[in-house]
Amino acid sequence: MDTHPTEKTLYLLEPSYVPVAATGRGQNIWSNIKSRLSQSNGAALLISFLSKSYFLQDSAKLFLLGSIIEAGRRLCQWFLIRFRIQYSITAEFVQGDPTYEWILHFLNDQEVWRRAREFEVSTKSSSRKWGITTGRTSEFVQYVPTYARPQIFRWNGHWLEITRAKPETHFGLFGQPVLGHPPGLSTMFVTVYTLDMSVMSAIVEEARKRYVEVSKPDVIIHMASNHHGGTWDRAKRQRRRPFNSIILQEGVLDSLLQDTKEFFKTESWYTERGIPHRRGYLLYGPPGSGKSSTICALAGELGMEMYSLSLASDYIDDSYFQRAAASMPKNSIFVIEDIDCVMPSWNDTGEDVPQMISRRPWEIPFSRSRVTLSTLLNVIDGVGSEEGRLFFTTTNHIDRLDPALIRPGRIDRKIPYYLATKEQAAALFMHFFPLNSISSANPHSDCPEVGTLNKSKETHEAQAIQLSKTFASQVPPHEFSIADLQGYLLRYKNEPERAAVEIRAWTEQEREYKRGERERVNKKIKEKEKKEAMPL
Ligand SMILES: Nc1ncnc2c1ncn2[C@@H]1O[C@H](COP(=O)(O)OP(=O)(O)OP(=O)(O)O)[C@@H](O)[C@H]1O
Repeated sequence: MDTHPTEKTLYLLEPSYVPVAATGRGQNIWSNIKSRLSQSNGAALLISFLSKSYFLQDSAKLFLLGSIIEAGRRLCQWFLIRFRIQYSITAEFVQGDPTYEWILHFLNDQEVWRRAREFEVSTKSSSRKWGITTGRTSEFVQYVPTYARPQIFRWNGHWLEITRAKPETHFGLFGQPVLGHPPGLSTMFVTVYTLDMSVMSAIVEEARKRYVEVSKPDVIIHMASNHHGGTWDRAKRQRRRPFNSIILQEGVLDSLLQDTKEFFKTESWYTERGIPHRRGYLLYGPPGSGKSSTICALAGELGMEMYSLSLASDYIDDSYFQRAAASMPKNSIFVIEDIDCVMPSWNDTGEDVPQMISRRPWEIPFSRSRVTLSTLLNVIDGVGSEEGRLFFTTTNHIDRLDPALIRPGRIDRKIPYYLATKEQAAALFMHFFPLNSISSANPHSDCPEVGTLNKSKETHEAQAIQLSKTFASQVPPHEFSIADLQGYLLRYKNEPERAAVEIRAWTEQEREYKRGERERVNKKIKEKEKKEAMPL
């Protein structure tokens, strides 16, 4: 039986819409191939179909061309990557590390972001000082580039490429972004086209120097993040506070400054004797007496940055605390607030201690830290931490501290803070109203002391001293904090005379208010005790 299709069958199977007008060499080739391969039925049919379908032929050519182009592109990419690996150095800067801040500031200085096209707009005060400020709103806002497109610029004769990776976003089951889930950390990649590693270190050093220079008028306070466990990715700047604006008992501030300076000068002394180069201070006393302000002023005076966390924060646990302590750079001040919240671990005591505890019913309950005493002691003893560490701890309740915590070697100096004395009240007044403000202020006609002063035309200095004495004489010692008095004086910013006279009425009013508060708390405690005493 003849299995070859006849000429007639072939034409019958050919689609009628295929044009058959093509002639010449191409057609001859196709005819040859067709005649050779038309040994089998299927192949013959296919060849016949292809030879007539110019649409398929063009598609095949396009496919071939596309494949060649794609292969070329991939090859170029491959070569580019190999070139980059061979002839460039890339450094990664991760948010939360101080170097990330330095490099951001440096890039901002270089105006690298000028050509960026995608920005996040943020108010100036709420984020770090970088980003582009333009136009009329520059006072208030800045434009922070958000995208990952590389930026190229030249620095000291080298080409640098910057890529900023977006923080990782978390997606739900159906690909929707999860609201409320903390975003990841931003990362910055800096690539330098050179084989010389010293160029990269020169960039980082330059970035650090510029950052330190620009930060001079401020104190930078890094705070532990409640999003990224154990990282310091939140920072705020505070204007440097004049050291003499802190009003303490005579000699306290000077000796503290002396002590800290001495500590940094004597690193080799510590090393030679095998003593860890670390110094710890405990500032204790009532709220608003100036503990945090002292540390801040000291940081400004020493030109150091602060890393501050409160052990009362519910997101700080043992591992968080250890990581945060370990990731702090050398020559910075570590501030651990509210150490009285730390208790021996549950296992150590074997007790079931609730989150809010109170030893006696009349004591205000305080929260228990998630950091255990043993971890705190380990961190203070320097486990996983840098040498050259100056740390400050603060508490309002020294009586609640474990003796192990404040033994010498862990806490080297304990500095008490008190409610305001008369001398402090007078000094605060003088600080609030310097001499020129007294001379330019309007005399208050209802004030006999002031009236006398103005009539007798005493010197401004004597006038100021007299007013401060009047003020201090009306402040009962050890009853109000400096923060309380500061709050009062703020009401009379331009009226020193009134401030000096009306303090008496204010103290009465405050006493009355505090008495009322105490009574309210006592009543609540009694009600609670009564309820507890009632049979169920
Ligand atoms: N001794 C002081 N000298 C100057 N200012 C002070 C002093 N004490 C308090 N202040 C002022 O009172 C405010 C609160 O002070 P600060 O935060 O330092 O108190 P604190 O003792 O750390 O309080 P807390 O124990 O509640 O943290 C600050 O604005 C500060 O300017």
